[in-house]
Amino acid sequence: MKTARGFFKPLAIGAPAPWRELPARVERMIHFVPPHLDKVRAKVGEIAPTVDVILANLEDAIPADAKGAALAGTIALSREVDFKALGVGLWVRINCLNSPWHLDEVATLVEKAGDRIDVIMVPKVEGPWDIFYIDQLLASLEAKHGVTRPILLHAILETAEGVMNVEQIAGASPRMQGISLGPADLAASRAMKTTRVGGGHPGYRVIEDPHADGSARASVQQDLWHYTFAKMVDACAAHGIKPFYGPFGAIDDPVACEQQFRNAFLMGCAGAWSLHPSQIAIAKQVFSPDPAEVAFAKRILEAMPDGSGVAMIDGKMQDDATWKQAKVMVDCARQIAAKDAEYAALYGF
Ligand SMILES: CC(C)(COP(=O)(O)OP(=O)(O)OC[C@H]1O[C@@H](n2cnc3c(N)ncnc32)[C@H](O)[C@@H]1OP(=O)(O)O)[C@@H](O)C(=O)NCCC(=O)NCCSC(=O)C[C@](C)(O)C(=O)O
Ligand SMILES: [Mg+2]
Repeated sequence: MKTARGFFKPLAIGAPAPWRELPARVERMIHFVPPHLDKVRAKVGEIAPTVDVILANLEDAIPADAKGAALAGTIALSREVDFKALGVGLWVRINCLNSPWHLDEVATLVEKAGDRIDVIMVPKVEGPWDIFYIDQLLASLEAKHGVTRPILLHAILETAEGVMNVEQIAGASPRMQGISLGPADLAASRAMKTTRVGGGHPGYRVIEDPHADGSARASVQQDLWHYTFAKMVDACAAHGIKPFYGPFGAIDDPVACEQQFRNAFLMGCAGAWSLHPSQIAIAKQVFSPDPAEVAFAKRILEAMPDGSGVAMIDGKMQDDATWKQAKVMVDCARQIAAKDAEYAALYGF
């Protein structure tokens, strides 16, 4: 691995200096848009003010014969909407690094939209070597085209090997902004027997012992993704980048979508993907801390101004550790309030 000083060295002469701290951005939902569909792309101007990030998707869900149109649509989109003025992130998901498309995509995106694209999402990342490659490629292209700040990288965690290497992926470059759990490819990669895109499965349960009277035995559905979330969140938190939940494919089940997003939120994730307009509000509500929780967290901070000691609040013990938990909650709420007037009012900032 690189030396401490070498980690932040620009990888190409003339490339912008790498980020030392990630830009502080609210990213509760990453809204996926198929940029080759003019009809959908034409709506982005009205959708953008309602989301934190718009992602132009070039990979899965874009037909092989529409990859060129999706790339052209992405460049057009980057010019049609002033995402910076709206305070909305513009991300692009490129095709995977062994695909015939990614090289032209990265070269075109940096040349034609380098200063307008905030994050490039890389699918099927298997290990740090994938990040080293794209990091070097981007630095050379940014130097060539005079891009003024580094484009960040976001990895999708969607293969068994990627999960095995997630800690090294998270720490592979100062460009790393975050990692998303990709449940569909990951299920296929692990040979899990489910065709669902995220969420639980009625067959994944634990069951009571047999009853002497032969009565029915209670069983409870378990979370298929808990281990993966925990591994991803630890890797991201340790390296100061952000963990996300990816897609929830049951568009027709907003209740299960909310539950999957809430599991991710409670486990430490910063946001999730919205595949459909109906999922935007779900992600916004779930990944904005509950105003009652924020109010309680404020009471903890007030009870221990210097963050040390012990206090009882409504019968619950508070100490240095819960002060830190409360600070996480209040800092997140403050960041959201700065961007979202509705939540600024709800949080009382
Ligand atoms: C699912 C689909 C086909 C249903 O699209 P639809 O048109 O059939 O749905 P609808 O309910 O009829 O649409 C209602 C209205 O919303 C519009 N609309 C619909 N979707 C969007 C959107 N995203 N953004 C903006 N507008 C949208 C749509 O055009 C329509 O407009 P209209 O009323 O004027 O006719 C559509 O929502 C879509 O294409 N969503 C994106 C799917 C996608 O990007 N999938 C890939 C990410 S998941 C993945 O890759 C896995 C992963 C990580 O790799 C791994 O786990 O392995
Ligand atoms: Mg995938």
